[in-house]
Amino acid sequence: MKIVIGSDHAGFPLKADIVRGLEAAGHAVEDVGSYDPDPVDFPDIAKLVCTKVRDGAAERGLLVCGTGVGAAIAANKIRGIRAAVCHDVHSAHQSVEHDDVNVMCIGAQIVGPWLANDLVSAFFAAEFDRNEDFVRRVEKLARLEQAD
Ligand SMILES: O=C(CO)[C@H](O)[C@H](O)[C@H](O)COP(=O)(O)O
Repeated sequence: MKIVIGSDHAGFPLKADIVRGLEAAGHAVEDVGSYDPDPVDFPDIAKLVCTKVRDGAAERGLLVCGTGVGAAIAANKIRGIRAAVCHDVHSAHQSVEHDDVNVMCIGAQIVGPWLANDLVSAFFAAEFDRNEDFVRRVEKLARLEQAD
């Protein structure tokens, strides 16, 4: 799968482990930064990752910040993005199967590299289940973007 990944300074050390695991599994990974541990604001990185997913340059995205929370807030403000913080393996695959999540966010201050790689494997192996209930709910999510 074509994957885009980004992190802020807090997620930077874990990102290297994740990229190694994804590439070893045969994925094509584009890293949009950050490229060093200097402080960077997570909304800027979230925008880079999510616009690539939204525009079809990548199939799914992965964001790593300290907790995953700020990255998910930022990502969900971008049209077409359904982002979720996933720190357990069940949520990592069910978020795709039921909710068609296209950007997973994880917190480098919350999970270690072994769990992170399990989360990532579960997320990228999962496929959306086109069950009519799930399709209808995802369509309603898209309509929420038009509201207000
Ligand atoms: O977790 C985060 C946002 O939800 C960020 O990655 C930061 O870790 C957090 O905002 C703390 O910022 P700091 O500049 O690393 O102290």
